[in-house]
Amino acid sequence: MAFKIGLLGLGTVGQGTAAILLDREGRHPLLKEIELVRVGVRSLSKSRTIALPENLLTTDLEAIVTDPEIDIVVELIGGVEPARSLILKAIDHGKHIVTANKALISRHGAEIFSAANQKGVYVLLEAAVGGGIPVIQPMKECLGANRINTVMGIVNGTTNYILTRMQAEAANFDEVLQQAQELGYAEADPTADVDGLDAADKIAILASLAFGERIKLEQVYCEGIRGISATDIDYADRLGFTIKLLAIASRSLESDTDNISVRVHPTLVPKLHPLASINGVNNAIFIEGEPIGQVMFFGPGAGAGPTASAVVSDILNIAGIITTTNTPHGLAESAHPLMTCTHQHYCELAPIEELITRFYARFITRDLPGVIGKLGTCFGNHEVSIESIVQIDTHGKQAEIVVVTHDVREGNFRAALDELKHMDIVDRFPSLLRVL
Ligand SMILES: NC(=O)c1ccc[n+]([C@@H]2O[C@H](COP(=O)([O-])OP(=O)(O)OC[C@H]3O[C@@H](n4cnc5c(N)ncnc54)[C@H](OP(=O)(O)O)[C@@H]3O)[C@@H](O)[C@H]2O)c1
Ligand SMILES: N[C@@H](CCO)C(=O)O
Ligand code: NA
Repeated sequence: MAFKIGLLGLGTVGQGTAAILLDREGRHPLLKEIELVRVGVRSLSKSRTIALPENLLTTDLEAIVTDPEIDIVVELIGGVEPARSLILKAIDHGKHIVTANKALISRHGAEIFSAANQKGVYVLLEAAVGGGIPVIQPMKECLGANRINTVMGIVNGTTNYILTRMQAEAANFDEVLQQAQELGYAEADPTADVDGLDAADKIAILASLAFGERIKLEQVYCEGIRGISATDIDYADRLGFTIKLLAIASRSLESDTDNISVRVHPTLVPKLHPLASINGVNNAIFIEGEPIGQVMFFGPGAGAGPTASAVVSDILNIAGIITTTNTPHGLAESAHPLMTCTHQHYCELAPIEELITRFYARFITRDLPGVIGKLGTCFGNHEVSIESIVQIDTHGKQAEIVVVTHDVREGNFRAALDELKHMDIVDRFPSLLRVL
């Protein structure tokens, strides 16, 4: 065997990866050159769905990342520590890295890639975004000729599953979340998925690839789906939209300096847009570039098999390059320029107030003559142009009014809302959502 793999983690994705590496028949012939030699876990006694050859399992992960025999370390334990320290140590020992860890790369990518570049090793992460969907390598290689203006997508399967069920069954968030947890789609602590943090990690990685600059995760605007109600899903549907949690990175080339915006929030997507029809746990990433125009990558964004498919393709890519460049296994002397990360600078992201977008807002007001006129005047005073305004329902002495704006500056829209908050005709505005 030519290439020796040390696997860190034998959970969902680790077991899927081991299953492919131990069952090579009918797959790419290069897999026959790849051998799984060590697997690091926390507990030796835990029952696994996969039967490994004897003596592969260990709890000594340090021994794996420093083992001189191992060429590629595959990190599938997740989280920041000890994953970060183990990866840095593996790089220091000349190992190439394959990881699915978006939380780690979005926070410590600069440190990890700098160490890898210095050492001349590869760090590949196809599984970190979109699970099994090929998107990272295609962005680096197949779309390399393009100026990319927008990358946006549905990059979190759990929230897409919840929104799809809410849409299909007119159900509320809390009941669907509970069912998603019972079915094992949503984690016991669903915060990272439901509050958009997982999607923020992923869009930070995609934005960095699209625009060739490093992204400060703390500048990524992030809003989750806890506030989405069955009422808004119903109104959105009547107005021709589907509500999706979108992760969006866009660059405006019109201003003198690049204006880059990276954000995650629930969005009203027109039903005819390709992202509107992505349902259940599936993911899709939609890219606009010049000259290609629009492309979309679609498929399973999570799960043992799909995610392992991406992990093993990264292992094959590294093995393929090392085979053809004829360098000693641990150290590529001249790194393949389409497989490395050479970003040096952090870009400043535009604050959310500067975003130009359409809005959907639902107001509960007093049911009196002239209310719609007053809303319209207040918006007009703040240069917010209204596309449609409808009174959909009345409850006793209160009216429910839904407004959809044209493209407006978010700061102006919020200033109008601040003013409306203090008017006695407006009781409250339970929902405020952006429209694609
Ligand atoms: N699950 C998915 O569908 C999916 C999709 C895309 C990306 N990812 C990413 O893939 C990575 C792995 O996810 P997963 O779902 O496979 O996680 P998981 O099922 O929780 O598995 C984690 C594995 O890591 C081991 N581990 C954790 N901490 C350890 C430590 N301190 N020392 C030794 N071993 C440790 C665990 O050992 P024990 O088994 O002994 O407890 C377990 O085998 C994460 O970065 C995740 O974000 C997952
Ligand atoms: N929790 C993630 C797993 C894949 O990264 C999701 O629901 O999409
Ligand atoms: Na992927």
